[in-house]
Amino acid sequence: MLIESNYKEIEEDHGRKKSGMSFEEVIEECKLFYLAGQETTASLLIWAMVLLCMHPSWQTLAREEVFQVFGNHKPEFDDLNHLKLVSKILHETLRLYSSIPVLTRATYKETKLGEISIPPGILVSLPILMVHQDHEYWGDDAEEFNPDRFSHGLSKASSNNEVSFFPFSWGPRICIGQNFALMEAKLTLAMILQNFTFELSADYVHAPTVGITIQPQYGAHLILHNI
Ligand code: HEM
Repeated sequence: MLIESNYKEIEEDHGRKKSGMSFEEVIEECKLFYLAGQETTASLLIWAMVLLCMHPSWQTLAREEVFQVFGNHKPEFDDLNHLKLVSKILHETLRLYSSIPVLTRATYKETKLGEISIPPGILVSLPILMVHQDHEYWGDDAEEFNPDRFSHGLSKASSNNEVSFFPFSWGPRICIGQNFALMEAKLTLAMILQNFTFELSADYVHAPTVGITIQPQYGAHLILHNI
């Protein structure tokens, strides 16, 4: 698709050398898509499963919804938006275990941020995970797993409008794959819920560790039982 659209752009510009991407740029874009899309979605899925093990009543409710929507059939793309509860679980997982916990930006010119003036060349950290658990925005139960806080949509989940929830970043550089990622995660989680019940193994140690993504430091030891 990428190569096709690149060719089209070059053709439409009468083959001018400067339009479209070079072969090397296409390769770099493919690498970026792989890196940006794989670890992040895997992290979302693993924490969603760990949380559903820790909160088995939510696991049961999510499975009931999956069977209500798909029965024993393979989940179809068109019906994924009927999975309201599974969506809430994924959003709550992204709030508590935001795949990318911190973003960094560098100022290239003097920049005003509210009352603060920042000179060029300064690194600014956007602590996604901290904002996602700030009591001021999320209430006293900010650290607790409660998918119902997303019942009235993303913008109403917190007390200070939607910018307190930004697992996919915000603005012009917002994640280009966010809809794809949520669809992929919904489909995968639905298929897992349809086929297995799962629980934490006795040797699971809860130790989320922060690298580029949040990972379970000693692995996620889960026991799956066929349904
Ligand atoms: C749960 C899954 C995902 C999360 C939490 C996530 C999060 C993010 C975040 C926070 C950024 C902004 C990075 C920055 O501004 O420095 C980003 C950028 C990006 N993401 Fe995702 N992402 C996910 C899945 C995906 C998938 C599945 C793809 C591709 C299929 C993808 C492709 C990209 C690309 C290409 C960028 C760079 C966009 C740009 O710089 O303009 N992401 N993602």
